[in-house]
Amino acid sequence: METVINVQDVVKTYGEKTVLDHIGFRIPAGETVAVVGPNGTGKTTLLEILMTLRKVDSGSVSILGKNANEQKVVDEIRGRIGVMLQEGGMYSYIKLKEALDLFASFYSVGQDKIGQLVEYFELQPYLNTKYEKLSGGWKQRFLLAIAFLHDPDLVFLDEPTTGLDPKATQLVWEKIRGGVQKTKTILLSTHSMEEVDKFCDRVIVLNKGKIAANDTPAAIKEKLKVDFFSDAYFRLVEGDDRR
Ligand SMILES: Nc1ncnc2c1ncn2[C@@H]1O[C@H](COP(=O)(O)OP(=O)(O)OP(=O)(O)O)[C@@H](O)[C@H]1O
Repeated sequence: METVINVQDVVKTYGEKTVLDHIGFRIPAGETVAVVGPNGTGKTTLLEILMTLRKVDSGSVSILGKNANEQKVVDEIRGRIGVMLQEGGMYSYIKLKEALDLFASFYSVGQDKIGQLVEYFELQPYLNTKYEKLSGGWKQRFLLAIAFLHDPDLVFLDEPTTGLDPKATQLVWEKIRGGVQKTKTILLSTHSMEEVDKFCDRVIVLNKGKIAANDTPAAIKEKLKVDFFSDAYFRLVEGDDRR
């Protein structure tokens, strides 16, 4: 199967602090992959490296078959990835329809594609609503729609369900895993081990700069002989000082 992300021997430091310490992994096309780990362990740093927003100190990063260390291919990679903005990253006063048109213009996306997304994400009743007036669940659903707007091959979601109630969480996951997204590769960070277990094909557990595990949640549970992924997680990050 095609490898969408290939990370080899990557090191990333901030001053004296080594955040990623010789890490490597591959992600095949079509998987939904969670990156988990204690606060401050480098999940966002790793995602930002893979989005081509940060450079590594050493090692190689290949995204969609392109070497992300080469500045000349960065724009090409960025055109094929989607990023879900954080809640505060959207203009408060913009109406949903205006925002969809604005982001569509950046990528030369037509009205037909906007129409498909509006239907899939069920945004129709809110098209004339200002972003700030939406509930947390609808904000997330809308930001998810924007991430998928230009039909990217690879989509990054940084904590897509943080702060949502169980029903809103379920709805966001239905949209992530359902219909139009089936063929895409999705990389997300989360603190919800329940969601990893329920919805993700693969999980990468980061701890103290290293990859503590990289497998399906079921395989990790089986190996550690536990019933719940949260128990596996605590075993894998045990000894962490919870900064
Ligand atoms: N630009 C920066 N300059 C210096 N240190 C940084 C910078 N960005 C992040 N760090 C540090 O690197 C470490 C990893 O941060 P990062 O945000 O990647 O962790 P995280 O796993 O995403 O955390 P959280 O779960 O809290 O979101 C932290 O100790 C953080 O303080």
